[in-house]
Amino acid sequence: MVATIIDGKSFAEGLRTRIAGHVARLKAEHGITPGLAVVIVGHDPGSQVYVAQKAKQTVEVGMHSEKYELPETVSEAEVLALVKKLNADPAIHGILVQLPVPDHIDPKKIIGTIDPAKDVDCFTPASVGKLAIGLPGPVSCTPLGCLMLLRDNLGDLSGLHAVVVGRSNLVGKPIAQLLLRENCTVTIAHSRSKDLPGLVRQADIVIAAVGRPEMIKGDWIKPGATVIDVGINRIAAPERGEGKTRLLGDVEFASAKEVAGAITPVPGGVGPMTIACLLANTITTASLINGLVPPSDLTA
Ligand SMILES: NC(=O)C1=CN([C@@H]2O[C@H](COP(=O)(O)OP(=O)(O)OC[C@H]3O[C@@H](n4cnc5c(N)ncnc54)[C@H](OP(=O)(O)O)[C@@H]3O)[C@@H](O)[C@H]2O)C=CC1
Ligand SMILES: Nc1nc(=O)c2c([nH]1)NC[C@@H]1CN(c3ccc(C(=O)N[C@@H](CCC(=O)O)C(=O)O)cc3)C=[N+]21
Repeated sequence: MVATIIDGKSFAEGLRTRIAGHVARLKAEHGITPGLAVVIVGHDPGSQVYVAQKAKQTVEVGMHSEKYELPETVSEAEVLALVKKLNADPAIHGILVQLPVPDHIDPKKIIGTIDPAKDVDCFTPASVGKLAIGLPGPVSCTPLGCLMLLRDNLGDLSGLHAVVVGRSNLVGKPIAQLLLRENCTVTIAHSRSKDLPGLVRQADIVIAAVGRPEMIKGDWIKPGATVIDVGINRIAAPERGEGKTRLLGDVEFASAKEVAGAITPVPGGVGPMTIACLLANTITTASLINGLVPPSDLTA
């Protein structure tokens, strides 16, 4: 069996077209222009690329976009002061502080200061709690993107066995919550799990969110399973020229695609969905802040 390749890039384009329609409607019917502020501290080159993409796509869908680039040396107090200013700004409905932040800044303090009503990353304890008990609010961007791709590929997920490899607050835990809500049987595996290949072999749905290049091999995959590769690992690629790099997922794509029913590539899979879902969450928070019901096609 050769797997269907799940085209996250093209799905994300379609999602952004729908988002642009919702932005136009919010403007025309309610006089609301959804606004997203992205804060980046320091000069991590990877982060620079994502933040530039986020700002560009925010403008393309008709939203108001603000970008704050703070120097590596900025104090924690200055970052907190900026977050508080954005919390109070009525033109801003979403605040994202790009992680990681430099070592002298405590990410928990930053996250704890973001107004949960504007928490488009779904990082604050209030948002995580709402996600867990099914109240309306933003849903973590990468997990939401994975779920949209899964629904598009499989339809109803009820009763399927999902094995999530990774238990981070950013990806593993929230995707497990979402899949449970979809009536999957969910196994969460991590670095202490015994017999990881044996666990993954039971999965109808594999979510790989480990951060280890090509760790999950084709012979771990149950024939016909759907594989969502969240991993983004930048690897040196001297064959492309000096100093060049390429991206690898957490799944060994070449072997897995021979066994899986469907699989996301890296790049072009989950990554573009993450950014589109950030925009979707900004529509959700802008709607909720203004007492409107968020569009059902943009959330989980
Ligand atoms: N596509 C996208 O939009 C995004 C991609 N990413 C990518 O996803 C990947 C995961 O990110 P993130 O969740 O933040 O990473 P973390 O490093 O926070 O978490 C990794 C998880 O993998 C587990 N793990 C590590 N090694 C093993 C192993 N050998 N066997 C089993 N489990 C293991 C860890 O277990 P333990 O808890 O026991 O330590 C941990 O739970 C990264 O490649 C990251 O770049 C992240 C965010 C967005
Ligand atoms: N507060 C916060 N929220 C985040 O959501 C967040 C963050 N911090 N820090 C870093 C991670 C990582 N992340 C990605 C977003 C898009 C791609 C993406 O678009 N990837 C492209 C490739 C891009 C390239 O070529 O580098 C793809 O997979 O096709 C990847 C990774 C969001 N993160």
